[in-house]
Amino acid sequence: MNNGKNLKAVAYGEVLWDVFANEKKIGGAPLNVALRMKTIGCEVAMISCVGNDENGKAIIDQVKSLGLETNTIVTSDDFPTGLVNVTLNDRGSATYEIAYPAAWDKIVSNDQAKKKVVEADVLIYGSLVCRDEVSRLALEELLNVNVYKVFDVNLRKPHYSYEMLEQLMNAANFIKFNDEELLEITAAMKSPFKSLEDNMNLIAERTGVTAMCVTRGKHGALLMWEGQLYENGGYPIQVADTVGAGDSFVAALITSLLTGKEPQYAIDFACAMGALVAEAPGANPEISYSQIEKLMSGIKN
Ligand SMILES: OC[C@H]1O[C@](O)(CO)[C@@H](O)[C@@H]1O
Repeated sequence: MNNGKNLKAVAYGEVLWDVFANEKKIGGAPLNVALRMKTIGCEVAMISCVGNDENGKAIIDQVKSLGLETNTIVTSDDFPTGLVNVTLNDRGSATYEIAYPAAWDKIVSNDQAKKKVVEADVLIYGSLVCRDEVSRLALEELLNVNVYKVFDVNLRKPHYSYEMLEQLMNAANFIKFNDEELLEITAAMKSPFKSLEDNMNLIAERTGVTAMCVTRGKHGALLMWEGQLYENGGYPIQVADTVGAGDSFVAALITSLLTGKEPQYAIDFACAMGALVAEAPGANPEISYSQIEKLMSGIKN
């Protein structure tokens, strides 16, 4: 797949092991976004921190072998590599128990990381990494760089506050929510509105960010882009688990939009990517371009 046309991306935040009932898989929302952008043809660097332990070495090895730049993933002697217990319900919907403190809570920005962001076309960050002041302050510094910024909301209870979310939204050029996240955040803003569209407009008014998308599970997604609203109604699939589906969705969407694809194509492509990830176990299954095309054109396997 080469939709990315060498778009240069940097993802900032958690890298960790998702521990499922019978296996563990690499994860962390920003890492999942980064890995998917890489498979779509972008040049991607990850800024994070792992522990000086077997789990940390295994993450670096795997991430490197998948083609990401790992020079900006530093190693901590004081904190362990991140671990998350993932529990799936009978519909494949995940709950996360996220160990604290982890090495990725203690990311310190350095010159190398800053240089990467300065040279990048896009910086992707989420909210979970801001649960600890150390990683939050390092992100704040990087958000001062003049680069296109994508905030992938990713609410993971109890690791966020509305005050923090507001700051992260205000700093962004583009925001990605799922429907529950949008309604939770706008309820906290005392929104009088019920529909996703009205609440997207409210976010735009309050934050000044006019580019955003909202995923709706099996009902696809909405995209607000350059003053217009685009919609995809979802693709019929059997969910294995929803872990990382939103992360791959945002990777596909942002790559398409920033390389000049039509917004309708971008949201269709992203919904197909998200659906295919939900259909396979874990956050980072291999997805081919022909699988996406088939789904987009309604051809059954
Ligand atoms: O980042 C927090 C959690 O969210 C996920 O990225 C899924 O979106 C998991 O891989 C990770 O454990």
